[in-house]
Amino acid sequence: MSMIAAFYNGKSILITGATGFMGKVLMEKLFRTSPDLKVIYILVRPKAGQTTQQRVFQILNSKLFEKVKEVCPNVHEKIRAVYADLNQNDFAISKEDMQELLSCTNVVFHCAATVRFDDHLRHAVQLNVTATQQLLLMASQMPKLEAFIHISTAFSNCNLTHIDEVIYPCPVEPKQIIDSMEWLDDAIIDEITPKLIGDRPNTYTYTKALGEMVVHQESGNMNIAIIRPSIVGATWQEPFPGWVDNLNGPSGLIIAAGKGFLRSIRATPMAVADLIPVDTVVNLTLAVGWYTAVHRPKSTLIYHCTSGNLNPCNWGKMGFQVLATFEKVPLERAFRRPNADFTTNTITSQYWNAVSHRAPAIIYDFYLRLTGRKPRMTKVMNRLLRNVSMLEYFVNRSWEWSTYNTEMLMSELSPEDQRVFNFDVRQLNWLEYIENYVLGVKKYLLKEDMAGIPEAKQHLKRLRNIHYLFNTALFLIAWRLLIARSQMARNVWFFIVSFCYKFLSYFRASSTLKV
Ligand SMILES: CCCCCCCCCCCCCCCCCCCCCC(=O)SCCNC(=O)CCNC(=O)[C@H](O)C(C)(C)COP(=O)(O)OP(=O)(O)OC[C@H]1O[C@@H](n2cnc3c(N)ncnc32)[C@H](O)[C@@H]1OP(=O)(O)O
Ligand SMILES: NC(=O)C1=CN([C@@H]2O[C@H](COP(=O)(O)OP(=O)(O)OC[C@H]3O[C@@H](n4cnc5c(N)ncnc54)[C@H](OP(=O)(O)O)[C@@H]3O)[C@@H](O)[C@H]2O)C=CC1
Repeated sequence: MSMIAAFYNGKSILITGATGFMGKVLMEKLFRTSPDLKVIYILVRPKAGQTTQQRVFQILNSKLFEKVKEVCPNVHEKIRAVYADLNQNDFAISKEDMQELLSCTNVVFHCAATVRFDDHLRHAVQLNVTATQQLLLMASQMPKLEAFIHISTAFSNCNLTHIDEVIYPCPVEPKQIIDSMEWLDDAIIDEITPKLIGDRPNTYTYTKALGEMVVHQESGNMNIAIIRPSIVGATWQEPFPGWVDNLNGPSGLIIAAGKGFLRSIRATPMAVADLIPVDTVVNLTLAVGWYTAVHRPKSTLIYHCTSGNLNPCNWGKMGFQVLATFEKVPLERAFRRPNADFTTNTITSQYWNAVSHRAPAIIYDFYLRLTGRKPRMTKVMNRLLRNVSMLEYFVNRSWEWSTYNTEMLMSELSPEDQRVFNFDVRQLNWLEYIENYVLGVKKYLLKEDMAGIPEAKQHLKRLRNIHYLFNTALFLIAWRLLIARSQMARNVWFFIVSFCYKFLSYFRASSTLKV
């Protein structure tokens, strides 16, 4: 039997961020491989009109958990949703719940975070730094704690090009930042944010780096490990390929490309696309939890969960495969035919933004107005282009992450564990993975029916015809305007017309002779 799976049986596990993308896959795998675990406590807040219980019910009844229900039919009894808001003092957890968490928890997985790149520094610090500090304080009062696993990001030090599995200190201590957020007003925070984040692109990467420092400083005598995944994508194999349920990372752009909204991007085709499937991250996380608890390394180990140095893929290859998949399996009701132009030049990129993105949106809004409907495409397009510009930093650079600890861990696993908790990204076939990713986006994220593919293909044919018709009309109008104004254009026009006339006359004459 798998040693890792056996380790989690009988354990009480606390997960933050369990309602998120990674948290759900982590829970699913735990229940599936260790159905005899004692309980999983999850810290959940009510959201979008749903109570914490309703949210858990929805997760357990989703497609992702179908296999779990076969292996662990009493999964509902083994999950304990604890009302908590990580933005509040003591997470607003009730005294009784807190008592239970402190006295029972064996392993903590800290996944919760704000992953928005444009979050206000105050909010990003609260969630990614202060909440981490508070959770560590809680963990230090857990007598049965065996391991605390913190999920960070491989991009916490994206200001460097070569990144080792070590903590890189930030110039200002996290404690000072936490304190200053309490008394500085928003206007001053806005002013100092660019100075604080320095050469990092956003508040997300900066606060995740601060979060790592906090973990390092507050680790005390706990067994702690940090995992740094790169760009987390849809599942590779488990529980089934291509599962994804949010728009973060490439998923949003894949939809924008498939729907024909986004046809060109400022990206370096040869830059490494350091994607990592979410099930690979989860397998590594569970293996690290086991290793940290059982082998108790002397210091906090950091594990890079990246693909670039072991099995690199680049953005060009990814874009090509995304388009190839959309040829076979298009999305429904596309705005335009999908296309993927990568350009590294800012001026070219602005040109394509104007011609290929903004102009069609304006024309479509004009059409909506004419037909008595509310124009909306320009607004959608502006928002999309703003969002894309925030991701550009990551698609125009390559990073090198060392993976000594991750490789060491792989060699420590038994063959059975290497199979059940596979995080060897060298076995990943990118073309197959990307194809499944695109299909997953269509099925699980957009909830489109595969039966609609013929209609979607028909729709793309209509769009192609409209495109040809539109281009021909545009050319004729431009030409007509030109010959009305320029003698040279008129001469060229007469030359072409008389040439065509002579050509046709010659053919008519020769066919008459043959008869
Ligand atoms: C020619 C083209 C060809 C293409 C070809 C094919 C592709 C190949 C190329 C691929 C290149 C890939 C590059 C990836 C680089 C990633 C690097 C990551 C590195 C770091 C990794 C990490 O370590 S970090 C985790 C990742 N972190 C994010 O990746 C957050 C980003 N993102 C935000 O920072 C905010 O998103 C941002 C953007 C501010 C917008 O902000 P925004 O305000 O404009 O828009 P919102 O997000 O609020 O939402 C707008 C509407 O989407 C709804 N919605 C929002 N999120 C939702 C969710 N999760 N699930 C369901 N629905 C969601 C929402 O409900 C709104 O709906 P409604 O309008 O109806 O209310
Ligand atoms: N996705 C990616 O590409 C990458 C992610 N990571 C890291 O992995 C971890 C998980 O990311 P991912 O699953 O993608 O992120 P998601 O945004 O999908 O999930 C974030 C989780 O945090 C919870 N959360 C946020 N704010 C609060 C709050 N105030 N109180 C309680 N819970 C809260 C969310 O709960 P709710 O559902 O209520 O909003 C959600 O469960 C993060 O630490 C992230 O930094 C690292 C590298 C890449």
